[in-house]
Amino acid sequence: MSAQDKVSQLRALINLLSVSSERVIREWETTGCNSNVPAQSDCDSSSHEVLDAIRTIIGACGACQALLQEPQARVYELAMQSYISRSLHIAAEARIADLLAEANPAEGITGESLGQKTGIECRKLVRVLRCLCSVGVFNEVHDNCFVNTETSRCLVGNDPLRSLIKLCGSTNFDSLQKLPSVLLDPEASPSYSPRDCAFQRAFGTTRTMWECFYDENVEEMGISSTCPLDTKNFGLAMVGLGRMYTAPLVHAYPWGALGNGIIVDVGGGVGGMCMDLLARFPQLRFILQDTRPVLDQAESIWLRDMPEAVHSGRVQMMPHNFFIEQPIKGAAVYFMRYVLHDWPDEECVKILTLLREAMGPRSRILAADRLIHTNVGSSYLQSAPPPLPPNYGCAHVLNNISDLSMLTLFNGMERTPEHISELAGQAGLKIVKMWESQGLMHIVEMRSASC
Ligand SMILES: C[S@@+](CC[C@H](N)C(=O)[O-])C[C@H]1O[C@@H](n2cnc3c(N)ncnc32)[C@H](O)[C@@H]1O
Repeated sequence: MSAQDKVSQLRALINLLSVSSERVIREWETTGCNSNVPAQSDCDSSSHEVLDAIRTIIGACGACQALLQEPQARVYELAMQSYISRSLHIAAEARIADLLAEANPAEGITGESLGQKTGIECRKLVRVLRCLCSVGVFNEVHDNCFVNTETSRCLVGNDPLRSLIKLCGSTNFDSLQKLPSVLLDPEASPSYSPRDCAFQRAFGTTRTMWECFYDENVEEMGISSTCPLDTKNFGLAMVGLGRMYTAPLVHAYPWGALGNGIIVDVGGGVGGMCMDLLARFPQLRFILQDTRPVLDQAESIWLRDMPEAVHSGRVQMMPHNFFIEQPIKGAAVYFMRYVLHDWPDEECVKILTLLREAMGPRSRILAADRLIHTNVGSSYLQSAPPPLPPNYGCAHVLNNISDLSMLTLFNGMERTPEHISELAGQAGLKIVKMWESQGLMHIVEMRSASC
């Protein structure tokens, strides 16, 4: 890039930063809101503008860094990012955020005290915490004295999020170690079998991650298994993952217009999404489908948190394998969140075809997943203002990371809108609309192509 091009690029980015920051500042001054996460009630068009300004700022900061940082140093820093995720994993295991919650914000807690409480040698722990301070997770207020920041405070008392970080640092990380050897192996590389990915190499199994997961539940009933997964942590981690994006999804679609229609939550896990929808739209009815062990867990959660929904029949649990005929015909909605991304194309077409066969003329499928927005852009998705690439640059990176996580664990993938549209066509469906949410997930609405 010529010096003149660099100058114009930097000026354009700074201008974007300035304009977008003013939009956020105006919002903060008006609402006094000090959080960047939309509350359930403020997901209106004004907060959409604010969230758009926020992703513009994040993208522009990333673009400034790429423009300004010496390229070799940048590449090296990127190659060493795993030290940051390992540090976060250590902090989550040691419950550092919970310990710092008790600190006087002006004084903090000393490394010695944290070392005593966690059993980690204090000077080593301080080095881990300083690494996290450099990315804004914690703050060192005096020499060797640490406090929480806005970022780490979200971990305080939040076991589902802690479990998610532990899952990223265990099953995901161990599997990821094997990804280079799988991709560079001429025999394994072309495979799209969910039994033939980095996960199996890491754990020496031929079973899919889901089969390992269920077998572990079976083990709890006294049957032996060699499952490498910490099932309890996994269940809680899924709750944490679900919570992060539920509010934007609840606001992304006109659920209220479904009246008292039936929503079948296919592969619905413990039903976190149904629970949030029911709290806001009490007239809706839900059938939660998943495997028996997951539904057992779901039932105890629902009986604890929303017993009346179970007793009144507003929510019913139905064990169902989504690779066989769908028993509920003609439901208003067949909903799937974080399901299609777990599977390669062939399996997705099978899941979608079985749903299409169960649909009535007014039924629709709503699939909520992260969508891959490339640097080239998509006619289905809003583009970022120039000079950012259409996908908002680094503001989109978590979706690409999630895509590689699906590749590692299942030979699954996050997909572009165009890719989903292609799969829908193969299953006899058509895309009606992509409902863009204010988070990183969106809802794809599909109907039978023959309607
Ligand atoms: C990533 S989780 C998503 C759970 C839930 N939809 C949510 O958003 O919280 C995928 C779910 O698919 C379920 N699942 C996997 N294979 C299945 C199958 N063959 N039939 C039904 N459910 C399955 C898993 O048990 C798990 O609960």
